[in-house]
Amino acid sequence: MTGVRTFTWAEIEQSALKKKTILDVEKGGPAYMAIHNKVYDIGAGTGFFRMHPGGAVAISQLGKDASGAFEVFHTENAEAMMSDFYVGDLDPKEIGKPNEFKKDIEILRTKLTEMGCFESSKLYYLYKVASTLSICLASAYLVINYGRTSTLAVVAAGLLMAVFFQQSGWLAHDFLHHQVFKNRTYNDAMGYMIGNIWQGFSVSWWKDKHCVHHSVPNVHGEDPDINTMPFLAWSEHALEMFSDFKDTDVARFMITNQPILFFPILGVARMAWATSSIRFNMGDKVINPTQALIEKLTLAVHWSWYLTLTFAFCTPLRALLFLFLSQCGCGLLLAFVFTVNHNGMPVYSPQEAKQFDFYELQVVTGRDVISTTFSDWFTGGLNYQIEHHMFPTLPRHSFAKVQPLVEELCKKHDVSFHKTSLLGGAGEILDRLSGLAKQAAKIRYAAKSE
Ligand code: HEM
Repeated sequence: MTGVRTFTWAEIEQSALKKKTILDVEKGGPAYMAIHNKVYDIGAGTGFFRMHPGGAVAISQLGKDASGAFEVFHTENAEAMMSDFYVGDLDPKEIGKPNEFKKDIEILRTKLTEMGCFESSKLYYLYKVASTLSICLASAYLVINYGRTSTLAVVAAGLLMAVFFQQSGWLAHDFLHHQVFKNRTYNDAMGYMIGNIWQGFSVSWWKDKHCVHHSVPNVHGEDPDINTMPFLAWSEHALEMFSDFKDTDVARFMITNQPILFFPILGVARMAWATSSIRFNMGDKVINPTQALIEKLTLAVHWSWYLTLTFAFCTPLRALLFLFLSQCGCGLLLAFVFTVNHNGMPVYSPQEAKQFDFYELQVVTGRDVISTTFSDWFTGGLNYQIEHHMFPTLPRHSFAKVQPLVEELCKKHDVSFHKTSLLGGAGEILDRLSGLAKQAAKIRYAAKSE
């Protein structure tokens, strides 16, 4: 074909250098990625980020083959818009052999569509919304009626509120991955109600962080979910910066004691995320002005109902007890599930991650937790973490049908598929933390040893 420019991987990779934020990309010339052997420029002057509903997450795929990430997040609607950013083809000499595992996953996707697995049961989600809300109402009932008279009732109310926040998190997650409605606006609207108003976590903040995690799970320096230094180290890569810490640095204390500090750290996670949600919306990260206003209003509604309930109906000490139990309890319940999903599994540098196709990376970095009535409910279906990463828009109630098919494909292609119990997962996490803590204790402050 004449007139079509061809690109080498070196050119594509080169265009991505030093582009970590929208600002870097918009002032830094072309920024390429390849999707199905075609090359797209989302760099300066293309206006990509003004139109992209997925926001900045596409930056995680710059300089790479973004085919897998594109497949899991998009509909035909997005394909129609791709021509606006198309600039040429991948040089035929640089096109590698098709990945057989990926090909089988694409066949599986078609099969699942035919089986109706992507069709959500509205009745199931109605039940989940109603049952989750009833936990909040039970908590509010106890606070309103016994907040001034019974400490035991306040303890029960605080724990119920923690569970309500956790379960709201899973439900908002389902809507915001567009598992429930075909119309994306309905999903987003439910996301604002459950995520912002019920739970106090911002939709835009969450999408920004969570979709990047999906694109580059357990890739050191790229996946925000393992960027927990200087509080917890999940890999030898994270320890690389350890020789910079002095004996007196808090970070040295935290990492060398991380197996003991792990659960207390989880306890503060909800407060950290709620604060990040507010800070994210104070800046200029949400480009669309209507969305920015909705974010602020809905977060304000959350804090208004929650603080009114706490302080209008409880004695001051019981109010503090309620706050403590609901905030720290939720932190533990939410963050424990997040850690079981991926932590203690292999972590790769960006260079090492290149050995894997997008779908392989999702499998080898994820951990499934064996399904029981309790684990399905407690983790909000995220115990099927591997299947969720392969097909983020798959409704929660389809996972049990899909898991054996994914497991079989992994076996066929010799891709390591890991499944264990909740306790087994916790044990693996603590093993990893304590192994790294021991390594950290041996690393000496570089300046001291000179
Ligand atoms: C030329 C390339 C791209 C175009 C034209 C494009 C366009 C779109 C469009 C139109 C949507 C709305 C949903 C839909 O209609 O399917 C969307 C959503 C999304 N895109 Fe992209 N996209 C591109 C590349 C990427 C890449 C490389 C990523 C990296 C992970 C990405 C991540 C997302 C995410 C996470 C969403 C979902 C956001 C949400 O619904 O909340 N996109 N994109």
